[in-house]
Amino acid sequence: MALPLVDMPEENHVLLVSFSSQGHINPMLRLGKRLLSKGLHVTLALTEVTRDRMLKSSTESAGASSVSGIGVVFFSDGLSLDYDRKANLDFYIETLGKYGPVNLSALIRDRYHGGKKLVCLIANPFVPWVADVASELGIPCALLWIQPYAIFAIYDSFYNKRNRFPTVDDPDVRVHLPGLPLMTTQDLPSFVLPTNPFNAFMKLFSGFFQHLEKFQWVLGNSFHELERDVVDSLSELCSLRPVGPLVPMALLSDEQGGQDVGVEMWKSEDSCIEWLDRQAPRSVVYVSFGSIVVLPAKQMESIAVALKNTKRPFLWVVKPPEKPPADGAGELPLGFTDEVTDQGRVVTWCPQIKVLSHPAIACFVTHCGWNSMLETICSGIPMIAYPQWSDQPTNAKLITDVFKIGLRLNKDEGGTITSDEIERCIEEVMVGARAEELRKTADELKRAAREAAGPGGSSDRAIQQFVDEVTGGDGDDSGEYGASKGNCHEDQIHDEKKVDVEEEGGEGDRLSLHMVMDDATEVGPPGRTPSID
Ligand SMILES: O=c1ccn([C@@H]2O[C@H](COP(=O)(O)OP(=O)(O)O)[C@@H](O)[C@H]2O)c(=O)[nH]1
Ligand SMILES: O=C(O[C@@H]1O[C@H](CO)[C@@H](O)[C@H](O)[C@H]1O)c1ccc(O)c(O)c1
Repeated sequence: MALPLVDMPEENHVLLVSFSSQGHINPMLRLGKRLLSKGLHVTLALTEVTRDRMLKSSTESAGASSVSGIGVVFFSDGLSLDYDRKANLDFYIETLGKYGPVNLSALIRDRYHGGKKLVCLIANPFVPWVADVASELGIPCALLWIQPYAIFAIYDSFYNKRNRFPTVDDPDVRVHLPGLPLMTTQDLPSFVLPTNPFNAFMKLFSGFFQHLEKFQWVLGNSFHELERDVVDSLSELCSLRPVGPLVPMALLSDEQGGQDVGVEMWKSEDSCIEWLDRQAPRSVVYVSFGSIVVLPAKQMESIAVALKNTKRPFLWVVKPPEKPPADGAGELPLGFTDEVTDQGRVVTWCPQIKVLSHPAIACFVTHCGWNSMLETICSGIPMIAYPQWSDQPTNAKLITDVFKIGLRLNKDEGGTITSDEIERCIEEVMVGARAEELRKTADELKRAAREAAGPGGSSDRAIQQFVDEVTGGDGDDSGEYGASKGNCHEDQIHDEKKVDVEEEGGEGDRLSLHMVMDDATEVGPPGRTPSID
């Protein structure tokens, strides 16, 4: 099936460029939607391998070339479509960094009159070279940071050697950064630890954090009220614009019916909602480790035992690994589902937004992926943190010590999270004074998130300010979150004309691409080969 071409670009057009994974594309699309509502034209550029997967997934709408006014265009990452990217992660990232800029640049020259029709490029962190393309074409460039600003602060410090971090010789160094609690090794992102096996990310981030000046703005999927101290502490570094939470509109108001704008990569088992409908209010323990993590068999066993012992209803997402490993990782203990048919549900993928906003949900045992965390914050649900890699350990620290909306599972002396510990935390989050306190704080944060994203809220104003700056509008450019350090020159701003605004939540908002990202990274027990899409 051939994809129709996107209409010729209009004036005041921004081009979003995203790495092709769900957790990166979705916040980008949601930012796109908000920019559309402020009058910009928006297009999303993805690599061709993504289009290939979309077409292979062959859903009716897989050939869609736009969603809610956001056009989708594709460029080559330099590798053949059938190349096994996940088996050769370093080479893939290197090749994407080499050919992506050339091909993206050609696409822009071709479609946007040499770039003159674009007022800004917006990249996310796995494609930082977009800033070089922008600079070559004389277009301002913004970054959409898709994790908490706390992680941004830690990476900035680590890659610019502003603080001491754990090393092989000194693995227990503790890190104290402005606006953040004291962090031990278990609280730091795995990419800054000496045990990190992912060289590609090290290289990518070190180049990026040493040349932050290439980005005129750092938009963030966070909100000022959520990360006030760290955002303020970074204000001298660059022009921060917290514009989040970039979650589906359904989570930002009580009104039903608003459709999501996002990609769906796996088919969800929607029958779990009918099952939730039959459960008592605030009774169900929701458990999910997101799209990438694959837990070792021993951890699967501990969770299974704990859930059974609590005797509470539960919904557990167990996403099957793409290539089932020989060691039983990611698999449920034999006979488990039969034993718990009256107590809980196990699904391979669920409609998480609907689940989190369901009145039956009491708490969420989570891997602490940032998208899941923001969705949970917007739902006012307390969390039990079970972090695995990347930003997740720090996100867990934020849950317990900064946001104060949940507990973290502690390892025993042997480094294991036991079923007793899981059971203990579930009880503590469900009943008693602590549970009350966590629920109250979670509810306050939910309200703060909605206010920030709502009309006139801090994130709404930040988006408006950004739009005014890229279009040369009359907004206040003093920089609400500290000095505006943007090096965007007047002569780089091309157009000022505004366009019609599209309503939120209209028909066809969901980019139902079912992009079966069969080569998403899977993180499992130490030693497993990482992979990437
Ligand atoms: O059964 C599931 C589990 C997860 N998600 C969605 O998958 C995303 C996971 O992103 P996150 O950043 O939390 O973790 P990742 O999967 O990238 O590690 C979130 O938007 C969830 O709503 C979902 O729709 N159904
Ligand atoms: O999407 C990937 O990672 C997830 O991204 C989230 C947002 O940045 C983050 O909060 C979560 O913890 C991550 O699991 C991803 C990472 C690496 C990779 O090779 C991918 O294909 C996707």
